[in-house]
Amino acid sequence: MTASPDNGAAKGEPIFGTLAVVGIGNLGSSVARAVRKYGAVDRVVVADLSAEALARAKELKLADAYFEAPSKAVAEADIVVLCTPLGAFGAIAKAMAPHLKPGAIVTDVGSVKGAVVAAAGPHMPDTVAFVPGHPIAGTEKSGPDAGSSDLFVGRYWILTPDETTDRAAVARVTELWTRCGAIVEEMKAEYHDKVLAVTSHLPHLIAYTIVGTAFDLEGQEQQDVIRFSAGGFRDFTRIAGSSPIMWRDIFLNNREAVLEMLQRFSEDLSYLQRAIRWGEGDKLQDLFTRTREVRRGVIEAKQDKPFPEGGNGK
Ligand SMILES: NC(=O)C1=CN([C@@H]2O[C@H](COP(=O)(O)OP(=O)(O)OC[C@H]3O[C@@H](n4cnc5c(N)ncnc54)[C@H](O)[C@@H]3O)[C@@H](O)[C@H]2O)C=CC1
Ligand SMILES: O=C(O)C(=O)Cc1ccc(O)cc1
Repeated sequence: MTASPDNGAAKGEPIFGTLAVVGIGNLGSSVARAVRKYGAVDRVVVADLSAEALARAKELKLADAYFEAPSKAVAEADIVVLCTPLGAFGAIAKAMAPHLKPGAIVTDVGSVKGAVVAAAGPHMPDTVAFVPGHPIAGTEKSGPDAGSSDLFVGRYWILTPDETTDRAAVARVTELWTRCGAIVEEMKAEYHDKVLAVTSHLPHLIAYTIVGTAFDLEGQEQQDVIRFSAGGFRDFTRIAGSSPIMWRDIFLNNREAVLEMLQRFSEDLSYLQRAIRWGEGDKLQDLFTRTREVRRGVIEAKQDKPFPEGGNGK
């Protein structure tokens, strides 16, 4: 079964009164669309510092109220979802902290978790629960038009509470994202950042590098790379078309884990480089046979857990 945009919006009692989205881009608008479609909240309010994003969100009727300042939006919220690039989290948490309602929950969708806890955590008042999170779902696109109400259907949504996190708040956030179709799992922030460094961050770095290398070719060669781009290179250009700001922030905020995986990767690349240089076909074939098995495993896992077309589900 593949989820379609109008599959039965499974409703139940709303889980929260007012939900505030801070940052109404791809992920923020997906959250706004999903919680409405699945009847998970009574009301959605949004904040975004971009007048253009706010105007577009209004045209798309994504929310019930629109604000430039996060402090205004969060004042009425029972749950706040931070959906901006990671670099803004600390300043937003600081600015909104005095305006949060006692008993409110703050969560996020940021692609790195350790740095988010470090940047936002210290600003959270004692009367508020902070539950860091990350949906493993998205696309290379940005802005309010890019979102989808079914982005999270059949996809993992990782929460990284620590021993100080209010368990009742974790349970309510779990219920919220489960209602939107996600499969919620918990893990330690450090472990999340290591796993995502290899499954998401390193692949993006490789794509940015390959497309950059092609772009640096001279004249006719560069034009032909674009003209004849097929298969592998074309797939890399999709990933390398992802938001420059978002990905700058991911690499700056997951520095240690990415550098560790990059070190391993460059050793493995040197091994392949030597095998090609010395004509060691058996080494190449052995590796490619093992990686084909990995691909089969990924496809089987995908069949267990259907997800919508597009993004990293491809
Ligand atoms: N795009 C993706 O596939 C995925 C992204 N994420 C995470 O989601 C977050 C958002 O990513 P996207 O939605 O793709 O980005 P986006 O670029 O589509 O949207 C970000 C929005 O945040 C707004 N913004 C920036 N700074 C702000 C500030 N200080 N105050 C208020 N609004 C501000 C921007 O104006 C923009 O509307 C990032 O932290 C990213 O790591 C997580 C999973 C998937
Ligand atoms: O578009 C793709 O292939 C992605 O990988 C989307 C994506 C980007 C960042 C995340 O933290 C999660 C998913």
